[in-house]
Amino acid sequence: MTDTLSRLAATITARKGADPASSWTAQLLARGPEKCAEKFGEEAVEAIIEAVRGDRARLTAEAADVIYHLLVMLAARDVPLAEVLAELDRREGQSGLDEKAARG
Ligand SMILES: N=c1c2ncn([C@@H]3O[C@H](COP(=O)(O)OP(=O)(O)OP(=O)(O)O)[C@@H](O)[C@H]3O)c2ncn1[C@@H]1O[C@H](COP(=O)(O)O)[C@@H](O)[C@H]1O
Repeated sequence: MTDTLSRLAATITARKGADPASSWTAQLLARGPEKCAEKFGEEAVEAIIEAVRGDRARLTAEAADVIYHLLVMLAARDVPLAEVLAELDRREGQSGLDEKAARG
């Protein structure tokens, strides 16, 4: 699973500076981090709609779009996937309830 994400993140990073005519990712990155963020937001809303509707197949497809566009948004701001995964690793084993309580 992490392999799939890592491969996709590597492909997206490699698209930075690639010819936009040849790649959707390169086109999106060329439009800047704000556009990448906007696109991520649109895809997230589409996933929310399918989750509310309860259409399993469409939610699965929209979730894939969300993950792809999240990785593009991260690449646009030079945040490596490895750093996000490290943050998740750091949180592993820490209950969300305990973390919330510690925040006061
Ligand atoms: N996972 C994806 C992926 N998911 C979604 N998309 C594209 O994201 C785009 C967004 O879809 P929309 O329908 O929202 O786009 P749109 O309506 O045409 O766009 P707007 O006019 O609304 O801005 C579509 O063109 C999809 O094909 C993806 N494009 C690429 N990938 C991965 O990225 C790799 C590199 O792709 P390229 O950069 O195109 O070579 C591919 O091999 C895939 O692994």
